[in-house]
Amino acid sequence: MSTPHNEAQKKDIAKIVLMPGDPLRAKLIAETYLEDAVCYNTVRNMLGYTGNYKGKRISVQSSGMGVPSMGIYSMELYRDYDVDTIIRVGSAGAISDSLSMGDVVIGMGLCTDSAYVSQYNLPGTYTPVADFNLVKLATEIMEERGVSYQTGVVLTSDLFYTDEKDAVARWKKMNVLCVEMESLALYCNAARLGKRALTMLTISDIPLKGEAMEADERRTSFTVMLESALRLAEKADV
Ligand SMILES: O=P(O)(O)O[C@H]1O[C@H](CO)[C@@H](O)[C@H]1O
Ligand SMILES: O=c1cc[nH]c(=O)[nH]1
Repeated sequence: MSTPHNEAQKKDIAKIVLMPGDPLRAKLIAETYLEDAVCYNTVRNMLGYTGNYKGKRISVQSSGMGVPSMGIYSMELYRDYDVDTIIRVGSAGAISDSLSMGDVVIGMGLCTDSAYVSQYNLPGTYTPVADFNLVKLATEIMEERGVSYQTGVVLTSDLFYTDEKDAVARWKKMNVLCVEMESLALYCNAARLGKRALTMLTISDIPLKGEAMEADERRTSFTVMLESALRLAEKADV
């Protein structure tokens, strides 16, 4: 079997998957951390790899940018490849003043300006949340490693560039921590299919102050999140 977007066979993909937006981040994770890594997907350059991390079989699949792209790749992983758990490892723009560059955020719950949830035709609003056991394990790992992190509500936005200059500031009054562009589709697909998901993010920008991380600093800071996510994948009951 394969899909229009993924040429892997079912056996090629592990039950637990780390999911960065950037295909080159997937390549970097596979080449830096996985033993015997094999690239199973090159369709659209949306690279995917499977290998071993400390003896645990783990896949790394890029999602691309935005809700529609994450909607496709996570749906196919859960539904067609029998994946149980996806951990998104992404970058985000800080909204809360309490966050600094390089801080790690665990997305406990999500808010959004995306229409993705409307497909379910619900008689009210829906609250996408992370799997509780993954949140618990992730926070234990952060404490163990002495890493600075926050858990809370993350905004998944369809808009990286927008005419509405004060949009981010309006989410701030609800204590939203930061903004990224994919987790909503991931959490909704997990909920709809009875699967597990968690988002870990590294703050790479502070849009309200017009600040963006330098490339070198970005790489170093992502290491903390990536190594924590790999430890989480290693310890997760999958
Ligand atoms: O670094 P990734 O995982 O791509 O995440 C963030 O970066 C992209 C925008 O630059 C969006 O995909 C956003 O969610
Ligand atoms: O969606 C995103 C990701 C990183 N930084 C931002 O400002 N927004």
